[in-house]
Amino acid sequence: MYRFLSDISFAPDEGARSPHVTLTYAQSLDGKIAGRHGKQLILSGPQSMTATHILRSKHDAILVGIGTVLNDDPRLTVRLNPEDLPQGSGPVQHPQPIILDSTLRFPTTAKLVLPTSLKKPWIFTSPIHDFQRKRDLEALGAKVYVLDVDAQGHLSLPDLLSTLHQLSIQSLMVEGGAGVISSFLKSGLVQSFLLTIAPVYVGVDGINAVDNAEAAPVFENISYHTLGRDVMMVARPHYQ
Ligand SMILES: NC(=O)C1=CN([C@@H]2O[C@H](COP(=O)(O)OP(=O)(O)OC[C@H]3O[C@@H](n4cnc5c(N)ncnc54)[C@H](OP(=O)(O)O)[C@@H]3O)[C@@H](O)[C@H]2O)C=CC1
Ligand SMILES: Nc1nc(O)c(N)c(N[C@@H]2O[C@H](COP(=O)(O)O)[C@@H](O)[C@H]2O)n1
Repeated sequence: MYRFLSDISFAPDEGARSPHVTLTYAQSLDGKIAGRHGKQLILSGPQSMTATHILRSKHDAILVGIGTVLNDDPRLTVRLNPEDLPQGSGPVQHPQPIILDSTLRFPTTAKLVLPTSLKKPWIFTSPIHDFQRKRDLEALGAKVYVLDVDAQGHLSLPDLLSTLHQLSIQSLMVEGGAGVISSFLKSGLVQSFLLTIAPVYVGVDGINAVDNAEAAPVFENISYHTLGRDVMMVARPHYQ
């Protein structure tokens, strides 16, 4: 069922000075990724959730925005049954968690910085951040990196990718949430797009995956894969 994931290369282009970027998330039929006020929803069924964890295992790093950390308190680890591990993949590799957080709102109580967390996060922030929070997070094992901000006041994604390249990250899986999905979709920096579509309606109060689609790409090399009750769309974004 998951063989199509092995056919995708998540390696960077030859000579590239940034990692391969994969954007992947789960949405409802009405394009929502969460419920009212951002309520976390398990949209993916068991099979597509397994596909998501296989994808996590195939990437060096996994990225979410601070909104997702504050809302979901995610672990961002790989959790797979042994029979679902890709053949010949060896022991599970957990991706390096990466967070975009321009002022350091990251809570010192988050699961990602618990003593038991498998890989402590790398948190990317702006020059204007909470310096005491930086010291507190570093004491818990997190690494904090400073990036410039772009014209919208967001952390610069090209600078992020070039820093990740210097840190030997070759593949980056971007999971969300809405703000981060929108930024990456418009950035022209995504090479692989894998969208889980769950057969449910969330309703108008839910959180849209994308704020506006004006600068969104068109898609090429599209395929659809049935995973239990869900469909996973796999495509390559093309920016005109
Ligand atoms: N269904 C799914 O697959 C998924 C659903 N979700 C859901 O998404 C929701 C969270 O979405 P949202 O609140 O938008 O939060 P995000 O996780 O997208 O974080 C957005 C925040 O990240 C910071 N940020 C820094 N740099 C950038 C940048 N370049 N582009 C975008 N953001 C940047 C900003 O905060 P600051 O200015 O403070 O830096 C921004 O407000 C939750 O409800 C969660 O459950 C999340 C992941 C997957
Ligand atoms: N693939 C997918 N399907 C859903 O239905 C989801 N709600 C998500 N959410 C993402 O997974 C994170 C939680 O990860 P952990 O289980 O804690 O490792 C959550 O924060 C979203 O990024 N994904």
